Amino acid sequence: MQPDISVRHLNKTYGDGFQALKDINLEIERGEIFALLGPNGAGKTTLISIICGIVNLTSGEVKAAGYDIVKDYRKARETIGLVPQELNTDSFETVWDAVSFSRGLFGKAPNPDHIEKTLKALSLWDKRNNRIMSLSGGMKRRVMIAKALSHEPQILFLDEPTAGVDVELRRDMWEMVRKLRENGVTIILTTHYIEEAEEMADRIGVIRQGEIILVEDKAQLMTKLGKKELRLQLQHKLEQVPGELTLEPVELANDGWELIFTFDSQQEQAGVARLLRTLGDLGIEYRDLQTRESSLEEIFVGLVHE
Ligand SMILES: Nc1ncnc2c1ncn2[C@@H]1O[C@H](COP(=O)(O)OP(=O)(O)OP(=O)(O)O)[C@@H](O)[C@H]1O
Repeated sequence: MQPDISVRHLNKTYGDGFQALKDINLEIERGEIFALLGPNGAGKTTLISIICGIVNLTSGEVKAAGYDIVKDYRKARETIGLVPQELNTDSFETVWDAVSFSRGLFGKAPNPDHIEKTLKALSLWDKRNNRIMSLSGGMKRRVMIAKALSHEPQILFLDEPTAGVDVELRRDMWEMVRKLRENGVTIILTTHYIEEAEEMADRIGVIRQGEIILVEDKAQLMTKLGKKELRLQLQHKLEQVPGELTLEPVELANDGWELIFTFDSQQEQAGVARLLRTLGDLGIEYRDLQTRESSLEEIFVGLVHE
């Protein structure tokens, strides 16, 4: 099956000569949740805006649901729903009218059943006759999503979907995104909340200074780049790491009362067994031990600051 999004050798240089994207290559499959991560100014919004036809590309080729976004602009655009970062909804219109109007913009025939279903899924049904300007920030964000879904897009872009929303709404939105995916919608999100990517994404792409530096299955990324840590609380304080352990990735902490062993998640557990055996041989006893895995956040910070 062809990918839902295909980006080949994409470059973008803005009018002032700034090169925001450098030879981007990316394929996103139907029905996946893809999280695009990167520090401020990395080029996330530029990339999304190009795929959505809001910003012109300089060179390269982009297809959405098989349609070239330049040669077949209208068809490509019809397959995409975009929830932008900014809430531009200060509107006298009612929720119902705004969402129905958005559908009309894509030349689709009215479909009150679809609008009703969308508003209900986003808990906006009770507010359908309210003016948008009278809604809370979180509700306005839901309206933005309803508008983006009004024309039944195959692909949904969420640019910082949960910026500034409370924990409850964030959870609701995650739930909703999962349901959309179950219905076969392809979802691309950018986020500064790494926790969000960790929770939701099937695959993760990291962009830094206009270049994609990594695209990886989330679970594999966590194993490949993640570190595990074993902490042992000792019965007796150590003055220094015993000579037998100096070649191991071991350090003392907590004034000699704690031994920390760090190892790659993908390494088999042999290192831990060896360490514990050596401790036994040396008569070093411990009261307690814990293991911990690095979070996606730690991996991400390591990647973008390399
Ligand atoms: N219209 C423009 N003209 C010139 N440079 C621009 C323009 N729009 C964006 N840029 C520059 O391109 C780079 C990428 O910006 P972009 O908004 O795509 O980043 P981002 O990854 O979305 O950042 P953020 O996380 O802050 O939203 C930045 O250095 C930005 O200053």
